[in-house]
Amino acid sequence: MFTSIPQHILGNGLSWSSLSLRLTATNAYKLTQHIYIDKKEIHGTCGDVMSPSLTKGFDFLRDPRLNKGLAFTLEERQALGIHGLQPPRYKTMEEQVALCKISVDRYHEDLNKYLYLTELSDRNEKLYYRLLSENVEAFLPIVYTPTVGLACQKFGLIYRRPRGLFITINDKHHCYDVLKNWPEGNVRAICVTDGERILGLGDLGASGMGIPVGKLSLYTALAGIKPHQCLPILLDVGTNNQALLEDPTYIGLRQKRVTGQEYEDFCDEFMQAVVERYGQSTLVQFEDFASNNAFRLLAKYRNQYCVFNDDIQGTASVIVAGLLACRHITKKKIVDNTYLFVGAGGAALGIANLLVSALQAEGLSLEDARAKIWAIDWNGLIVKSRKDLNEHQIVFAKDFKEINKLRDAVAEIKPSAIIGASATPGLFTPEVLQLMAANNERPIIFALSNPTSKAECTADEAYKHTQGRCVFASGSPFPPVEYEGVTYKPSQGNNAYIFPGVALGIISTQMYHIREEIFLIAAQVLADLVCEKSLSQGSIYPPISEIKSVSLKIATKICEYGYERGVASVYPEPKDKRKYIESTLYNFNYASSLPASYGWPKQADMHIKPLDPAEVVSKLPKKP
Ligand SMILES: O=C([O-])CC(=O)C(=O)O
Ligand SMILES: [Mg+2]
Repeated sequence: MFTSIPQHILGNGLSWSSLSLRLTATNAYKLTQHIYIDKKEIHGTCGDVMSPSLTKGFDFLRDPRLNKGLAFTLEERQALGIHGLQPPRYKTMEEQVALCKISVDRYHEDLNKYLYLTELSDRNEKLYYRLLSENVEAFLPIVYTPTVGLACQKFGLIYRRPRGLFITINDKHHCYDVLKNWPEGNVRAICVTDGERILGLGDLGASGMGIPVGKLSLYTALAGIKPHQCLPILLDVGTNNQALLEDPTYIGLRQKRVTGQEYEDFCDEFMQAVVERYGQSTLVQFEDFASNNAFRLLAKYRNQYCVFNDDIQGTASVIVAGLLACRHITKKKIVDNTYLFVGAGGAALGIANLLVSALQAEGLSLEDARAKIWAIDWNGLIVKSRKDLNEHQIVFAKDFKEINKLRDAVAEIKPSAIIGASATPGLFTPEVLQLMAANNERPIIFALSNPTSKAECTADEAYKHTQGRCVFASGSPFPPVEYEGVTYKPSQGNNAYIFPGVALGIISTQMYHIREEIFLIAAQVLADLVCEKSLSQGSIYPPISEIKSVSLKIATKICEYGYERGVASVYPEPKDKRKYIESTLYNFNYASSLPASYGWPKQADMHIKPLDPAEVVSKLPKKP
């Protein structure tokens, strides 16, 4: 339909004025609206509920939300009109999960595993989420950091099917109309990025879409939030990444980033459009914005909308939880430490600010709390004589001489904890680590930059240069480390411990705003969940495989807080908060696709015995 739009316009992204060359915006909307009204009828409310009476035949196999593959029973196949459209074999979901695991394992490269899982979610959504939620430890590094970073870097190359919503600066004044094109009517949570600071990889423009997609898949896999309630959004305002602008595979707008008032107005319009389309209590998680925009937008929107910034607040929460839990190993309370932040961007300052609240909760004054926190960035130690500090950094500036090198700062200040959020690999040199070990019985070394390639040091280096005495955490996963006969399990201090549970708590109570306290509550819940076994292996977080139950506990606590403080808006107040939250969760098992009144004989009556999954799996080909 749009083929006659001049190529130079297409190359720069479709704009509203260019569309109107072919058809007026109003007509375009009528057309789109019509399509989606139809689609909505087909899906009913989607997710766990469907309207089989309106969806027929092949759609059941093609629609990822309805498809069960070979798990359609014989009576379902006959009733739905898909009998004969796939091989006769029936499989249980457990067999399917087992086969998927084997299939992923057969790929040697993580990016190929990522592509397999993406394809699975495009084919059979429920199977994808069940697989993910039952194999969190194995697949988190694939659908999330670090592999998702690689997927973003190769986004144009691996792009197959659209996921999420792309709203470009050319859509300004039409954000609402684009949002209306999203086929789901009951979105409760949005994760949005403008792609300017994707993990520690920098400006990836529209290729950053992998991040909101990955984050929201964890909403479902780790917190049981229904997938149709989640919407990933990429705000494409251009990119300053020259390599991408010249890359023929790049899928975003080919222009430099729009900044200043135009950017601001666009973000404002987007937020208003979200509320107009989905309501005031729609949660909007900001992700991977550049630090200055991240802080400014959070400050501006936090009392206006239901927003949080995961890189500032989610990361802060998980790291403060880690610091609280460190006391079990270091035998020092958080007030007894001296902290040196390495990097002074959004993540570092977010942690520093929440740490101040945690220190105040332990009895320190604001000044005394801030006095314990030092920071160093590219231009040196954050001290009062520096003229280049922003308002967020100034509050941590010390009356101290200027120091440029991290090594010298560690030698002078003698911190008991160094917290890296600098996106600079190798910054924690052997010398820095050895100094930490010389000054502390149990030094705290957090190398938080993501993905793994950006971590300030590896787990191996941290344990080796501190003779196994450090308490180590990283943002991306590291494998266990053997050092002098002892096996250490490096902790992954990633916000994935926090944001799914926080989001679940917020959307189940429908709060209109997210107060800072919520992240301290989440940190305390998480810190209390670390067990003896993890601590004995040097890990300060519960095992990754337990994140699902962590999320539920965080959500329950937030729900209780919401009613205690009168900020929840779901009434009548549920008596048992945990049960209430559980009742809202996604069902990871297939539901029957038969209409309730359907009169076909049951599979058992037809003498078709499903095979024993264990037996089938044992006969499957093994990994080469
Ligand atoms: O995505 C992650 O792994 C953590 C995070 O938010 C970031 O590094 O920006
Ligand atoms: Mg992030």
